[in-house]
Amino acid sequence: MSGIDDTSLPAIKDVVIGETIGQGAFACVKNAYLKVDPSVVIAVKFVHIPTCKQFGLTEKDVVGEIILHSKCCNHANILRVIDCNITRDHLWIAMEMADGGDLFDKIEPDVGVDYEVAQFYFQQLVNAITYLHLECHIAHRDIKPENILLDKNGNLKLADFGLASRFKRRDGTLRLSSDQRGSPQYMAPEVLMGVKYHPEKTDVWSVGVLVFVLLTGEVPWELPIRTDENFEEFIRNEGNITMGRWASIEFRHLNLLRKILQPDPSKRATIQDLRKHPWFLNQLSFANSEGLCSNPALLAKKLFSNLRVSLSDDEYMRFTQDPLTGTGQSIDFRATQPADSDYAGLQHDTLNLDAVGCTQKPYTQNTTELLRNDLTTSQSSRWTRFINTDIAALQFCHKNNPSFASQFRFNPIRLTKFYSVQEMEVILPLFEQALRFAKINIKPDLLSDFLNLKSSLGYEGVFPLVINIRTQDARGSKLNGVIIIKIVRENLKSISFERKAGDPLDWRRLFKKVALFCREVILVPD
Ligand SMILES: Nc1ncnc2c1ncn2[C@@H]1O[C@H](COP(=O)(O)OP(=O)(O)OP(=O)(O)O)[C@@H](O)[C@H]1O
Repeated sequence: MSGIDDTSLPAIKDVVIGETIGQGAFACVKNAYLKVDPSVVIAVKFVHIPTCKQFGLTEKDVVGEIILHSKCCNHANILRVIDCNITRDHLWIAMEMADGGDLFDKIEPDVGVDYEVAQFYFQQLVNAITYLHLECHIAHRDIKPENILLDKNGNLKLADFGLASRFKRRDGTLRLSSDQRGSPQYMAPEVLMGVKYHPEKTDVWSVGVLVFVLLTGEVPWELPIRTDENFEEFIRNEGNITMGRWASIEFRHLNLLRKILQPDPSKRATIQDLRKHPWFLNQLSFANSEGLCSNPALLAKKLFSNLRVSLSDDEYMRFTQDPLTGTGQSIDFRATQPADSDYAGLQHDTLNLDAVGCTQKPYTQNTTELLRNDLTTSQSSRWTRFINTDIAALQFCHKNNPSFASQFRFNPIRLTKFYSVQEMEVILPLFEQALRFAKINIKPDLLSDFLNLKSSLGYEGVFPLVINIRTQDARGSKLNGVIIIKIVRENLKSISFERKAGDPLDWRRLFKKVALFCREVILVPD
């Protein structure tokens, strides 16, 4: 969110606003609690209306989304809206807190999640959509991992009703849609055909794409049109495809995807059909009869077990040596040369001192205690023990790490993060090389910018530091975010990659590549 600082946010009666837990293009999200009962923690989203207007959205659009959302959130798998109000510059929305963070953050690119986890989220999503379609007569129209949050037990919470629409009138007649809004990779083919379509049927299609993403860690195609070669191949083979992106999907799972990813909406499975499919009916060991998680530790273990960042020599060689040219000058991250608009610049985070990622500490109750009491051990081993409690750090070495298993629980911690005890003079030039290698322009020089800031603000005063990233992914779509560097304690720094816009899988791919390039400065748990 641009152009505002925390001091301009409206006060909310009886609510104490806390730290930033997330940021979108038009809004920031803060945690908060009730004055009368501090144990009641909620999330408050502050939508900045002037920014929305700059992007062509009217106040009516913004308010309409919340009205619709609040009318259909009486379901365990839909994020609950508690209250909302509008001030001159902001719309604030108090919501239930999704303590488990974002689903997209937990999908390993090109690997996906454990198939039982995929099945669990499929079942919960089908339950949420059944309620939306059959009881509320509302189609969501933007189902994708970025719009799915998790609660503290790992249950799915469908969010973001910005494109939702009522598809049934009071008299029972159906209302068709004709606009082409949505996320191209998750859109049904009929949306792009310029014809009127049934929005509830497009939700079912998006569920199919989402299941594919959960199972494989990549999207099946960029656009569901015949000029997209992956989509064309899928259509040519009438869905009987076992090559390329489809190769890792087991036969029994393909059956479900074929029923859903049926280009002809009249032949596509309906939500009622999905409820009869074995994928929906199969009772999972970590779910109760209502489909809610009954064993969060087991679900978290399954979900986190696929997340890993390899810093091995093999991976490093694969990354730095282009097999085609042997020049070591190319990576597969993006297909195009940097555009003038792409850049990575460094700045002191003056507006947003508690920005997300900066405040995210390892998720443990007793780390401070641990540090205070442990003065006998060397500083570096204290730091390694400290980060041993953070699942984000453990993804670098979890195979042989016994404490990894004990950290399996849902929390909102960003998983695109690492720690370092190196000096900034060592970290920044490496970052610069890594970002250049990923074909992202650096403007201006990161280290000299840091040194200038340091001479005016002093070393301590420089942090949190933010490196803005504005680039494109392999398909030429925008990919924006920030790298936030913060001193956690003494010389221990957390370096967190926060996506603001673009494909979350590509954001994690970028994170992994920068991490690999900077592997010598990353502090890895014991
Ligand atoms: N109720 C909530 N509980 C916990 N975290 C939340 C909640 N709502 C949002 N967040 C966090 O805030 C981030 C930004 O939320 P927001 O709804 O503004 O994002 P977005 O949908 O990515 O933005 P955009 O509107 O630009 O698409 C989310 O990715 C999530 O991490």
